[in-house]
This record gives sequence, structure tokens and C-alpha cells, in this order.
Amino acid sequence: MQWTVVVPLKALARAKSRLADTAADGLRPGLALAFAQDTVAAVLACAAVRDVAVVTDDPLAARELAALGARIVPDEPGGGLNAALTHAEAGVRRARPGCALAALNADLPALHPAELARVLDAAAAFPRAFLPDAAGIGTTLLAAAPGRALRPAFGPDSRMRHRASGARELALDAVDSVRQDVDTGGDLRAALALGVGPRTAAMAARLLIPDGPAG
Ligand SMILES: Nc1nc2c(ncn2[C@@H]2O[C@H](COP(=O)(O)OP(=O)(O)OP(=O)(O)O)[C@@H](O)[C@H]2O)c(=O)[nH]1
Ligand SMILES: C=C(OP(=O)(O)O)C(=O)O
Repeated sequence: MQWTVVVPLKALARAKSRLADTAADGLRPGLALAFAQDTVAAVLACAAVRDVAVVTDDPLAARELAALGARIVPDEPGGGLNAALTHAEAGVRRARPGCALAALNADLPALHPAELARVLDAAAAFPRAFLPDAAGIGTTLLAAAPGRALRPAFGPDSRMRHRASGARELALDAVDSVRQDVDTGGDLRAALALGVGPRTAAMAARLLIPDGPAG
């Protein structure tokens, strides 16, 4: 099965507020963009992915991610993450009614295309499925089979809420790069230890965070 992946991205100036103690205000937008670029580049390199739509209102991010090959959907509702995803879902399904659709966070800088393919292949067996994040509280990926609505419930305790919504929780080994979202300085170190994409590695060097396995 070939997937359309929707990646939501907040305006960079407001993004990654929980990284305030790791990256100064002047560096955080660039760091959020680097995460999104490395995430989107890995999604585009995934054999199970047909195309990528980024839903965002950020002009710089839109330009940079379109240059990588993503389609940009304006965040017209302006009503937060789940409204943005549902809006993008409607547009994608208007254009291609029979597509399989997955929502994936933009803060997965260690994302490995082969691991994403394994998660999407596993999700294909269920009407709706999701992958919990590395912390075990949130969600990094929510998938809907052709003809099924995504019904996103991202946000606080989204693992519990996606489970309660009837989506199948995927229990997979060795997909750490798809689970490792970066919300805190500790998450960033964990992602660096997994191995991040080139833009995040360059930004981490500016933050003076050593790259490679955590000691
Ligand atoms: N298009 C869109 N994307 C959003 C919105 N809110 C969050 N996102 C994206 O959804 C994913 C999870 O976002 P959050 O954890 O809520 O926000 P964050 O910027 O990553 O981090 P914090 O500011 O620390 O909460 C990230 O990819 C965000 O960029 C929104 O209102 N619109
Ligand atoms: C929005 C979510 O992500 P984060 O962990 O980045 O808040 C979520 O897990 O539902």
C-alpha cells in the first residue's frame, strides 16, 4: 500500500516552546525548521510513501519544504493541530478519494525511511492505527485506511485518546526513529544518539550539543 503522509507544522516563531531552556528564542525557529526538513526528507525517501502534504501557515517553512518535494496546504482553519489535520485530510481525499492517509509529527529529526515503511506496512492491516511516542504518552503517527476518516486526537495524552477512539495501537520493535519526537532537551539528546538528519545535526552543533551516542 502506498500512503499519503500529512505533516502538520506550527508557525516557526511559536514552535518548540518546550525547548526554551535548550535553544534561545533566536535559534528555536531554525531548530524547528531543521526538524521539519529532516522529517519531511525522510518521509519523501520512504518506499511506502506516495506523497507528502505539509499543513502550515509558515511562509519560510512552506518554501523550504516545498523545495524538498512536499505539497503545501495552508492551515486555513487556524484552529490548532487537529483542525489543521482534518482540513488537510479533506483536501487530500478530495483529490484522491481512495488513498491511505497518515498524519506524522514534524519533530522526528532521526526518522529513518525504512522504519517508517515498517510502521506504515503494519498500519495497513487496520482501519485506523497509531504509534505511541517514545515517552509513551503521546502519538507520533496516526494512520487511516482508504475510506476511513483519520479522526485525529493529538495533544495531551493522545496515546490514551487514540486508543479510546478505537484506533489500533501498533506494538513494534526497532522503530525508535519513528517514535522519537523532540519536545525537550532530553528528547533532543535521545534523537542525536539515534542519529539525526543533516539539518538538525548542523543546528545541534550551533547549540553546542555533541552529536552521536549519549554518554
Ligand atoms: N498546522 C499546524 N500544526 C500544528 C499546530 N499545532 C501544533 N502543530 C504541529 O503538530 C506537532 C505537535 O505539536 P506540539 O507538540 O503541539 O507543538 P510543538 O511546536 O512541537 O512544541 P511545543 O511548543 O513545545 O508544544 C508538530 O509537528 C507541530 O508543528 C497548529 O495549530 N497547526
Ligand atoms: C501533539 C502531540 O505531540 P507532542 O508530544 O509533540 O506534544 C501528541 O503526542 O499528541
